[in-house]
Amino acid sequence: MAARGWRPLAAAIAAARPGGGGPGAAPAPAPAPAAPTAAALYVHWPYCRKRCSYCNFNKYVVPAVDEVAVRACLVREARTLLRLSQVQSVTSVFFGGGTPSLASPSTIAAVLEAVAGAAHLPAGAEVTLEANPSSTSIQRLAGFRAAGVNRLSVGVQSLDDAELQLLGREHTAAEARGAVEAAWGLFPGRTSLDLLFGLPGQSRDAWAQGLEAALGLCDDHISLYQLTLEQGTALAAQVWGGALPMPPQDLLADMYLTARAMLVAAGFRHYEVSNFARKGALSTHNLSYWRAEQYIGVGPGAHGRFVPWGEGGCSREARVQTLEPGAWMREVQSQGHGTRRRVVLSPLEQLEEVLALGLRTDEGITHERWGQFSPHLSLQAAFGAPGEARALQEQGWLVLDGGGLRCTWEGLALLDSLLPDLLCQLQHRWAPGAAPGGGSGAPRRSPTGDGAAGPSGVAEVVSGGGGE
Ligand SMILES: C[S@@+](CC[C@H](N)C(=O)[O-])C[C@H]1O[C@@H](n2cnc3c(N)ncnc32)[C@H](O)[C@@H]1O
Ligand SMILES: C[S@@+](CC[C@H](N)C(=O)[O-])C[C@H]1O[C@@H](n2cnc3c(N)ncnc32)[C@H](O)[C@@H]1O
Ligand code: SF4
Repeated sequence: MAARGWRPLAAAIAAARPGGGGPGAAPAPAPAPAAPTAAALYVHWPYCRKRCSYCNFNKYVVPAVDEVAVRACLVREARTLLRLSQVQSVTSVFFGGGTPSLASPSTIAAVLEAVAGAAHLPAGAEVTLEANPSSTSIQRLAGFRAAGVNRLSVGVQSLDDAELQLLGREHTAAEARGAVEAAWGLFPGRTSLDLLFGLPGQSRDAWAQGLEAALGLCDDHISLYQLTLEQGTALAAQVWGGALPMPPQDLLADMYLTARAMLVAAGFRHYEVSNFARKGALSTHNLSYWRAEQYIGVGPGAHGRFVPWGEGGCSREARVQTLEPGAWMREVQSQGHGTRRRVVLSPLEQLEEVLALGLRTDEGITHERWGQFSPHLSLQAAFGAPGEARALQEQGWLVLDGGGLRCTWEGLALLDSLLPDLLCQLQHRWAPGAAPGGGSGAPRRSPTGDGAAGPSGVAEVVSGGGGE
């Protein structure tokens, strides 16, 4: 199953769209926009000390970071985007990267103060910071806690030194253990571990032993990501050049199913394809993505989804900030924000996101949430009549009932191969008679694969604009 890191949309959306065209095909009017209220807020710290062999996230290794200037730009952009969105309450904040644990606690504090000054930031709101084991001294972590961070996501990746070396990580297994223990002491019940599986040459037993070791350390949240080979990375070059073997698909599926069985036996809830939580320690920030709530993206390359009420907008937009930190800073300094791309999402595109993201969770999509995005076509009308979705229900992979639409336990492991059919059916119900084809073809029933993708082919309306 797709167990990759964060991505705005599943590839299946683009793959399954007949003729590539949602925009213009939808006959129904856009749903009436709701009043501006709440949003999650993501902050991207784009710098790392070293480039890991597998990573193609938006990160930069530079000799020196002008932290005073970056801080000022993050603060300014957060204020601008909060004003443009007219968001009154920020439900969670997530500092991701890159390596945000390399930022000073004073930078984190300054951003949080700016957010709290521009909107209501409730006292108990989840504030996560991603930390690499090589920048997690107790002193630093205590500084982050004093700044307002109350959840730590530690990038452990592996507890095997040879694997860590292959991944090009800066830390050893012993350092990762030390980092988790330090995190545990300061963020009890709110420390999460990221682990990678499906590494070149990794056996099922080696993976299971690594996970067992991680469980001994783990607090109440764990994320498992299947390693994706990314174009332009050193690891992909080695594998594609024949120097390293990747595990076959059936072994990857076995690793995933083994891991979830171990975690569930240890008392974890499998609440999202890649995420497991105990004692209710679900990540509210990440849940807001999967529930298709509003979120604001601050910092180089950050993504957002919100209605820009403050600029007179009344439709949900997908936004991406300028990737390169130097260019982003110049834009923030001159116009208050570095938004590079703004796309108004059509009603169908919004529903595709609701479907593809919502089905990643064990709660699925409630009738109420669907209705907020689709007042005219109910879940029942879209997926209850004979068709692909009904067939998936009969096969035991999908449930549509009084609660809404969700995957069964078996279906969650197969989501990537179910989605193309569901998206295709949604498109046909939305616009009966729209051009057929372009869908998934024969469904793949593989419990591995990758749902990662960039934003789908949505219509670009304008770049930049909306400054201070
Ligand atoms: C892969 S997820 C890991 C989450 C972690 N397992 C947890 O439970 O908190 C986090 C990464 O996704 C990316 N990310 C998350 N939200 C983003 C957004 N709004 N815009 C851009 N990147 C984002 C960032 O690279 C971030 O480091
Ligand atoms: C972009 S990193 C940022 C956090 C931090 N710098 C770190 O490395 O731990 C967020 C998570 O994305 C996941 N990730 C990055 N590249 C990946 C890849 N090629 N395949 C699968 N997961 C990946 C890793 O598990 C990592 O913990
Ligand atoms: S530390 Fe994290 S963001 Fe930086 S290169 Fe490694 S995986 Fe990518």
